[in-house]
Amino acid sequence: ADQPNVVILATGGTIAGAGADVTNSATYQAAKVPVDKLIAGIPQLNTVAAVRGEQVFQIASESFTNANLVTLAKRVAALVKQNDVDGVVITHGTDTLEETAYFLNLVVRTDKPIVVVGSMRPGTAMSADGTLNLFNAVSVAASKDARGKGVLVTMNDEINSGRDVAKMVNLRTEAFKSPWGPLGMVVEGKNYWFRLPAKRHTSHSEFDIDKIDTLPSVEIAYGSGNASDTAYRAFAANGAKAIVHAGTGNGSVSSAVVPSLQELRGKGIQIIRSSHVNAGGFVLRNAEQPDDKYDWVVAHDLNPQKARILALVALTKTQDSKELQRIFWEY
Ligand SMILES: NC(=O)C[C@H](N)C(=O)O
Repeated sequence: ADQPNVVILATGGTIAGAGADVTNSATYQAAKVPVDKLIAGIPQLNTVAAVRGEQVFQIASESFTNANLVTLAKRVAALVKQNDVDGVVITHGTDTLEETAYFLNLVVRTDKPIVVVGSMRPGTAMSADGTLNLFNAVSVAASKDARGKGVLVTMNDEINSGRDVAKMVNLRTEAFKSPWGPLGMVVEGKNYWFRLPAKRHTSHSEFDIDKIDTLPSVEIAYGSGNASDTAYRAFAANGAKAIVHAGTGNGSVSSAVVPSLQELRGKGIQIIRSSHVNAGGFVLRNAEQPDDKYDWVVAHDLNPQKARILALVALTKTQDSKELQRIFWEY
């Protein structure tokens, strides 16, 4: 009776996937198995928490929308306000798991553990990783020492910050890495911590999902050699409020693209310089481009997809580029 209560919110993904054969580790359908079946498959969850499940969505995470983010975050925020909920676990596809984890980290005001988890192999495969990942997630969500550390991600025995972690490798179970390293590990139901997040999150955030109902359109355009301005202009024409430049190197921008970005900024669209090189560096302001002069924002160490998430949230509060930049330094 004095067991912690953990609610598992299921959204789909490979952790709820099913393949035709046990040898299908990579060929399968995501988002097939309902949450009650996932829970019933791991009776040992009862040793760490009293668990119950809710099926919020049943989708592959590459199809997650802004509306899905808002719906999920509102449900998490409502649950953590309940006295009979000690922690929340979200099962999620791995493709956009890092985006949802960061979104929740920004907008859910709580100290209670929120843990996002997925798997690389479907439950039907040999050496499926979802069972242990989910057991670890519930065990972390049930523990008092996981409080106040922001949204967490448990994959491959590691505990990562939902802000930092990204899917950096596909096909392998060792898929998720933080450029700045994991916060700790979870082994046999016990947490071992090694560092703490340095950025604002959850209960220390100025954002609150209870006050957010819709999110603006923020798009990402990719930098490479021979780059053109077509995508940037098309996004702007279709109502993007901010464009994240997934730049080369230190967020550098091709001379064929720079004039268009200046023009779009003049029309009120925020230009956010990120990089598709993001394994432990960060985009330096006024280095590759004169951001002060152009009134652009740099994404700090956030990869383009995480920069999109922070821009979505920040733009619900401010349209000022200086404020936006402050937010990118702080979160
Ligand atoms: N491993 C996975 O979960 C991949 C899947 N495409 C998803 O994100 O839903």
